[in-house]
Amino acid sequence: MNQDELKRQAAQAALEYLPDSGVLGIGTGSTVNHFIDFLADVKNRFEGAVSSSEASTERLKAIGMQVFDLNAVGELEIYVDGADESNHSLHLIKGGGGALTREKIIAAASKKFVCIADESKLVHVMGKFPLPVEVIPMARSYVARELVKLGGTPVWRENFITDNGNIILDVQNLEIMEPVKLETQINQIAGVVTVGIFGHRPADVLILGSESGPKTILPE
Ligand SMILES: O=C[C@H](O)[C@H](O)[C@H](O)COP(=O)(O)O
Repeated sequence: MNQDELKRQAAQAALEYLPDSGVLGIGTGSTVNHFIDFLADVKNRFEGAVSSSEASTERLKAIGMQVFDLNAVGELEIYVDGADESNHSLHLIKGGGGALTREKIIAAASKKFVCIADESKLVHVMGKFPLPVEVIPMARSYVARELVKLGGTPVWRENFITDNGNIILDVQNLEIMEPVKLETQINQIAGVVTVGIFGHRPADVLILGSESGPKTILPE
């Protein structure tokens, strides 16, 4: 199976975590796109969804789901989203598609975060995938210098603007031994909107597509 087929397998396996009704939190990316395709068959059970990106909103509307503003709904029962890397504590790196800020907000506002990915995303130490950091445009150079002090090599994701009108620095060469601590440190840099480490709010369940079928991983 290729990587996309494994993503699709994980997306399908996540259907069993869905509640009977209510509003769903929906993330962003190629794995979530498969999940939205599967949602089309069961969408009538739900009032609608809250979406973490303009791209997912468009797809949800295309299958006929209503998309709500997060401010209009209470705490969400479930949030389903992909990841760029996960460690065994289900701390994640997210933001490869640039949607990290809205993703972090919806994950925080949800009771259960079900993460879906292909099995290559599970690692012992995160950091091989460059860490996305969303930054206010005028702070780009300052934040980059601060990230160098933390041991990383920030690279400006050129020609990319987030849904919130900001830029992304992708930080290479990090070996993230203490994800929660690094998340706090990067959050404290003036001009940082969001760092793509999901350490304070990890996933609750990780479903991995694999050659032998979907694997469910719970935090160690
Ligand atoms: O900003 C994008 C998100 O964090 C995605 O969930 C992440 O990049 C994984 O994407 P994909 O499902 O395409 O591998």
